[in-house]
Amino acid sequence: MDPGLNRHILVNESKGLVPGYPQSMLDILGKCNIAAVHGCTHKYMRGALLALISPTMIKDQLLPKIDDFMRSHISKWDNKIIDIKQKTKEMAFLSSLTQIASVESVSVSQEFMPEFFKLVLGTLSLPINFPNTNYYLGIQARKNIKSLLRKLVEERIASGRTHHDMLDYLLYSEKNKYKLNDEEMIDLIITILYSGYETVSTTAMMAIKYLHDHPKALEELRKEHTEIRKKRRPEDPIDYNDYKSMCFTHAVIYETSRLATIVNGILRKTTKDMGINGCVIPKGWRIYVYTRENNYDPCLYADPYTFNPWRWLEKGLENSNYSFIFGGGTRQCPGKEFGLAEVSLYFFITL
Ligand code: HEM
Repeated sequence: MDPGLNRHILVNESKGLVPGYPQSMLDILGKCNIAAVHGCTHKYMRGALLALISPTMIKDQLLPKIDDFMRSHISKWDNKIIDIKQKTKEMAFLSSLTQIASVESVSVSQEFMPEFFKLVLGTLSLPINFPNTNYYLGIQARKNIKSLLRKLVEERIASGRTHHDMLDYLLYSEKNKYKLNDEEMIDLIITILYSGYETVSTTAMMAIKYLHDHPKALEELRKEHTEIRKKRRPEDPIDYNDYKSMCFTHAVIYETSRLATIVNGILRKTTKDMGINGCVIPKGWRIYVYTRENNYDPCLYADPYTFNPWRWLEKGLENSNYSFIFGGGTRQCPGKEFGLAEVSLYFFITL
């Protein structure tokens, strides 16, 4: 729980502290998924992912598409009583799927979504491969998702048409220096869908609760959005400078991630006997970096149990070495900017 020790563990992968996620997760997410690979392979797969969701891509390509998706998706919630948990889950999944395969996302989503939900459940199950266990269903779901993705890729290639989405970028772009084989590409797509699913949906859901409970914060957020709306017609897509000016919106997302502890902790595994703070951690042991505790540390966050987005407007907190909301070290979340953009636009359209 100690922030200094936690940081030490997160920044020392090269000294033998590698990801230690459960077997079920590795089996279901695939052997090329980022959490399963180390060293140069990790660097390469991370580079390939960042090439798709880097801040430059967000600025040049993704932002208008996320905006467009949120508008059309959230308009379906109008005048209805909705289950916010279920709806934010669908939103997070479909938002990523639309960025991956823009045109096909509508036709494949009905088949894809139930399989994806089974895959997610399977990753957090005991690895017992017996019919009807969550693990078994998760493995089956992975197989089904793989064939759906293969079919999608084949049809995309056969159609000869170009679309400005992640799939085209992976398949054809000359600008993309990362060339992936079929298996790597499928595992990367699954990684994008998986990593941005619980994180983005829970943040989007919990923020609604906190904003409901804190009208001053909601008012401030709306004020920020009204200023942006004044400069444009309702149908105009948001531009990058406006998006970057949403400081309070970003602060609400950070504060929600902290207070709701969207990610409880981070798992590492020792590859050799290691001395840490005077103790020997034997080779192969798991270390649970319990970042939840750090989120409520009064030395880092004054009055830690209060929802106070304004604290994030102070310089430096976001980049503090001891803020682990998006992890730390070489595995710090590569989807941070993408996730922030999705949740910010969800607020902009919904609130
Ligand atoms: C918005 C809320 C999000 C939060 C709070 C969050 C949090 C985190 C944390 C704590 C880690 C560190 C895990 C570790 O060190 O083992 C991580 C890693 C990761 N995140 Fe996120 N994440 C978010 C959104 C996203 C999104 C939208 C994506 C989409 C691609 C994503 C992709 C990843 C990937 C691929 C890794 C593994 C990186 C690696 O091993 O190099 N995340 N995230």
